[in-house]
Amino acid sequence: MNIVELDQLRYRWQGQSKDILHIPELNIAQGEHVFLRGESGSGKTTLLNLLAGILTPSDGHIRLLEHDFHHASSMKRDRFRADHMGVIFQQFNLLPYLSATENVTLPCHFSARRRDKSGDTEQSAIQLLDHLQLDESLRNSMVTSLSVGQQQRVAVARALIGQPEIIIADEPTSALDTGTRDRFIELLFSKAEAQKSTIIFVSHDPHIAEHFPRVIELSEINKAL
Ligand SMILES: Nc1ncnc2c1ncn2[C@@H]1O[C@H](COP(=O)(O)OP(=O)(O)OP(=O)(O)O)[C@@H](O)[C@H]1O
Repeated sequence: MNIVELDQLRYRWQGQSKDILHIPELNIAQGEHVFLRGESGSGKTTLLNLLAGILTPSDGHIRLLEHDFHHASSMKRDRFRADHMGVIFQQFNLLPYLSATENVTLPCHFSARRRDKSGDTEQSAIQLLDHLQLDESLRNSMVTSLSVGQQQRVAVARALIGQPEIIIADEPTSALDTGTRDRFIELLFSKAEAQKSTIIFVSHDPHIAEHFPRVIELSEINKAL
């Protein structure tokens, strides 16, 4: 099954005279690990935001899990994202006044589906943080007291909880040293494989691309430029 299908997708920022994206076709199958590469300013984050339903296409279709979002309301898109997507942004977007574990369980408060799939949400959060090698003593720490690498593990555990079908990651490794970065990718892959999640990963780092079975060059699929 295709998890993502784009058909004649176009996106133009308001006030601009031309499209930043025109992707005639793109299919991503369930369980694929895809690395999206492209020059700075080429539209990678814009594409991720379209996939996440944060932006809506100027034209064309986005189908996710065989749902068409052509006329979907922002509420429906938000609901879909909460139920089916784990998103890791560059700045992690963790809530500073919550502990590591509380940040991880957050998606389960917004999605009954993910709550049901995770079972005991706190146990599930602890298990994920353990697998991502966050020291036990840090589970109840406020995320502001964690290092960038530790915050990143929290962000990844939060994206994975409740087994969402799609994981979207935008430059999540930019603040990491090489060893931590490679371990991070291994952990992300092994967890995503265990729960059959599809990964769509954006980075500038060419070393990370080597870990991915499928690399998409945005300039090759984007006919807008
Ligand atoms: N909110 C916005 N309003 C108008 N134009 C925008 C907005 N956000 C991004 N753009 C423009 O869209 C283009 C693509 O930006 P985008 O952030 O998607 O690129 P990117 O490939 O992710 O870049 P980078 O690798 O530097 O993060 C850029 O020319 C940018 O100026």
